[in-house]
Amino acid sequence: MVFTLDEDIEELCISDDDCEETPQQLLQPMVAEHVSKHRRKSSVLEKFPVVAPLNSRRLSISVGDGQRQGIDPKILADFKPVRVLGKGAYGKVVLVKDERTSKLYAMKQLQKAEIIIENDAPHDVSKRVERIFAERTILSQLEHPNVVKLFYTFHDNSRLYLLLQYIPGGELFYHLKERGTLDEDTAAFYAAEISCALKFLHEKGIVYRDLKPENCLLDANGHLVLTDFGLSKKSVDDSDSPSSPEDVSVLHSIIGTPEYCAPEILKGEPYTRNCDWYSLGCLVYDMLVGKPPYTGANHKVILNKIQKEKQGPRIPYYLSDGMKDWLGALLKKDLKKRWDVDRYWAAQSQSQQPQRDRRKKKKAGQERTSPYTSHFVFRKVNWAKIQDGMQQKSEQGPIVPIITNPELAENFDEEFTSLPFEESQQARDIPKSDIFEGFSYKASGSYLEKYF
Ligand SMILES: Nc1ncnc2c1ncn2[C@@H]1O[C@H](COP(=O)(O)OP(=O)(O)OP(=O)(O)O)[C@@H](O)[C@H]1O
Repeated sequence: MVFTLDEDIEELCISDDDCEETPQQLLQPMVAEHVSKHRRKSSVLEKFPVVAPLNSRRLSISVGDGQRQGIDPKILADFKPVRVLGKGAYGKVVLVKDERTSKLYAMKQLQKAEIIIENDAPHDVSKRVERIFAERTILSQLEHPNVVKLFYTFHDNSRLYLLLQYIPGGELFYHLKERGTLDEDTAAFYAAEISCALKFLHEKGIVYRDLKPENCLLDANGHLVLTDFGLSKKSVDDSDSPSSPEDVSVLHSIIGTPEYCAPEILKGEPYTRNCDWYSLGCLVYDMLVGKPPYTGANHKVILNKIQKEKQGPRIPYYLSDGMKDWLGALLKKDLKKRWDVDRYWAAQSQSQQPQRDRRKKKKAGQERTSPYTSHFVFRKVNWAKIQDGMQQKSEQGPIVPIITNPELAENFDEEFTSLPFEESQQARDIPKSDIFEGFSYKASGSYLEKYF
C-alpha cells in the first residue's frame, strides 16, 4: 500500500541559511552532560487544516455508542483525576482512578471545540474527526505487549475520552535526559521491541507514521510501549506494491514531527509502511548520539539537509561498525535502497524466496536482502521471547523506572504533573453535534479481565 501526503509543502530549494550545523559538528562525539542539557522535545503536532483526499470516507465504526448497544457506558464522573501526565494537540492526558475499582488509567481527553473549529472548511473538520476515530478503531483492534491498550472510549458535550492502559515509567526520553546517551546494547534492546511492534502493525495493514521519542513509554518493568495512534493509518490491504493504481492517492495527511519523518513523506511523495523503519533509524540514532540525524524547525529546513547528503546522514565514527551498518541501511533516503524490513524480517530458505529476489541478489544491487533479525546489532536479542510476550512478562528491561507509588507519576515531567487538572475540566460545550456519534467503546470482558 502506497500513501501520499498532500500537505502544503512549498517548493523546496537548498539554502545554506537553513542549515544549522556543519557536517564536522555532526560527527563530533557528544559529552553526556552536554547532551542532557540540550535534549529537547521534538516538535508537537500542531492543529492545522488538512485537505481531505478526494475519495476519503469516514472510517466505518463497527461498535455504536454505549446507550444504543447497551454496553454499560462509562461517564466522566466514574473517574477521579489524579495528575496530568502530558499534553497533546487537542487536550491533555490525565492519570485517573476508577472510583469503583480504584484501577488507574491514562485518560486522553480531546476537546470537541478544538476539533470542530468554526469557520474551518467542513472537509478539514471531517479529516480531524476521521483521525480521532481512526485512533480509537485501530487501538481497539490491537493486542500486543509493546502497544498501549485501549479499554474504553466515551464522550460528553465538550470532550472525547480514551481510557488507556496507564504506562507508569513515562517517556523513554525522560530517562535519557538523565543518562545523556545510551550504549549500543541498550539501544538495540529498545530497537528490537519497537521493531516487533512495527512488524505486528504492518502485518495488520497499519502504518504508524508517528514514531518519535514522546510516543515511546516505559512500563513498570522497563519495556517499551508505543502510544498515540492519532496519525496511524489502516489500509484496505497490506500489500506494498507501488504500482497498484488504486493504492496511490488513497491516504493524504499531515505528519507532525519532521525530525523523525521519512524523506518521501517530507517531499509529499507516495510512501509505504517502510517510512516507519526510517523513523526507527532516526530514533535509535537519537538514543546513541543525543539528537536525531537532521534537526530543524520545519519540513523545509530538514529536507534541505537531507538533500545535501547523497546517501543518508553521516554516522558518527565512534559507533561500532555493526551499528553504523544497521543505521545506514535504515536511514537511506531513497526508499528503493532502504532495507525493506518487513520483507526481509527473518532468514528465508532459498526455495521460499521469490524468483525475483534471487535474481536481484545475484546482481548484488543496492537493495539489502539479508535478514533483519539476524543482524549483528541484535545478537543478544531473543526475538521469539519478545514476539510471544514472555520477555515483557518475565524479565526487566535495561532501564527500570523507579515507581514508589504509581499515583505520583514520578517518571513524568513536572511541567505536566504540576499542572492543576481542574483547569483541564473546563471545555466549551458542543451540544448539537452528532459528528462524534458512535465513538463510545468498551473492550470485551475477557480483555478487561486479562489486563486488570
Ligand atoms: N497510556 C499512557 N500512559 C502514560 N502516559 C501517557 C499515555 N498516553 C500518553 N501519555 C503521555 O501523554 C503525552 C501525550 O499523549 P499523546 O501523544 O497520546 O497525545 P496527543 O494528543 O496525541 O499528542 P500529539 O499531539 O503530540 O500527537 C505522551 O507524550 C505521554 O507522556
